[in-house]
Amino acid sequence: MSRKNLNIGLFGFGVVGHGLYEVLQKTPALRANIKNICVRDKNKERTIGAENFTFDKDDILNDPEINVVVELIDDADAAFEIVSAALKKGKAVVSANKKMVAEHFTELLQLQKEYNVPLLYEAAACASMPIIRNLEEYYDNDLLESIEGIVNGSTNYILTKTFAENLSYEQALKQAQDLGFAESNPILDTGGFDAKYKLLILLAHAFGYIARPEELFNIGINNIGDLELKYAKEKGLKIKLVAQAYKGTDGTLSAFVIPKFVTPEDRLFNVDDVFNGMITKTSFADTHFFVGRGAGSYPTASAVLSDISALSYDYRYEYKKIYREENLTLTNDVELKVLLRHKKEESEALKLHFNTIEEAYTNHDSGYLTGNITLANLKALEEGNQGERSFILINVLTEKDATALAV
Ligand SMILES: NC(=O)c1ccc[n+]([C@@H]2O[C@H](COP(=O)([O-])OP(=O)(O)OC[C@H]3O[C@@H](n4cnc5c(N)ncnc54)[C@H](O)[C@@H]3O)[C@@H](O)[C@H]2O)c1
Ligand SMILES: N[C@@H](CCO)C(=O)O
Repeated sequence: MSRKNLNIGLFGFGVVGHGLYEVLQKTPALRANIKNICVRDKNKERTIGAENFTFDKDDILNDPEINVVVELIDDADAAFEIVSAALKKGKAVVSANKKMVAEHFTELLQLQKEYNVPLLYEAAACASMPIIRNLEEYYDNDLLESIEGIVNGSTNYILTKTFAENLSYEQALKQAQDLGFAESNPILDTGGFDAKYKLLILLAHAFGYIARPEELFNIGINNIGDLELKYAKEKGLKIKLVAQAYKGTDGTLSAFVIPKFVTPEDRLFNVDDVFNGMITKTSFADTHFFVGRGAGSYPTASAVLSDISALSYDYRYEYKKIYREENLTLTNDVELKVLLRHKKEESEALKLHFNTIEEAYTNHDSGYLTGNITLANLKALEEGNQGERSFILINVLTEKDATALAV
């Protein structure tokens, strides 16, 4: 199969954009040339000459020789403007912007169809770990039952450093920022929003379900306190921010991002630092485990490079599962076993929201409960939480567990 020559217009020359520039210099076999780079900051010193740059997006969008736009900026609204304009002009697009893709999934799908051009975004979920194309292509026939994984590198880095190396939360976050892992607005990482955007993208490619961001529940790591960390250490557990989705046999889908206690037997236990890990469970193959660097300049650039290379062979997502129209519905009716840390005086009132209580502990000012609660009740309790409560998932009660309890 012959490969297309690609003339690239690049937007953004930050951590990933600069990484891509260097990675492309080292892969001459790929016939892809960066023709122009659009940047925002006029005063920034850059490692390559000013003749490579423009400050006007139209210099790229209106250049008929540029057939691929690579969008690597940190502003999701501006990114959507650029990406939609490029698609409308018939240019193929590669993006790493999960917020932009998640917020505009349906519109982007429509634009690809209407203008018959591809948009690829492997780097938008789990950076270097090739998960989207695997979900899209490999699991086309063997039916996926669940996906569960660590999809945010910064929070995994922070949890690893605070837990194992006793760094403060602020120190660990600063390191994640200095290493180029964190989003420009770090609450997107620490609040679990970035993980939620990635989960939304994964749901579309794994199950063909297009969610809106506000439909998916997310708790981040920013409210985790000493009590939960002590609980984990005493029991030989680790805390990981985990995104997960389960398909029920009744056509329902539950999907959420919540910090989780992970046991040493769990394959996610040793996925530390900036690494991401994902366990897929299918009807026939049982489980697979993916692991790879979840953020950083070269690892992310490698996923962008892979998309560019795929474009040279005219690859595009076919969104087969979306067009299969399975009519799944999102449910909050799933039961979760959790630990809830709370203020001492809240203990009795909070118990009423649980289906079962296993442990209840209080000290002079705080305490925790462990037990089973529905996702719907957990969501209600999380609304308006100013940090006085923190939920850590112990496990999800699957349909199998529910059947076992009923007999
Ligand atoms: N850093 C990572 O590890 C990583 C991994 C996966 C995905 N991503 C995604 O990749 C994208 C870029 O991330 P980054 O870490 O390189 O960010 P960054 O902040 O290092 O770089 C982004 C650059 O875009 C520029 N920019 C902003 N608006 C612009 C505009 N309208 N036109 C031109 N330039 C503009 C900024 O000035 C900045 O230099 C983001 O969407 C991010 O979520 C990052
Ligand atoms: N901020 C993101 C970058 C990779 O998507 C993370 O830490 O995972």
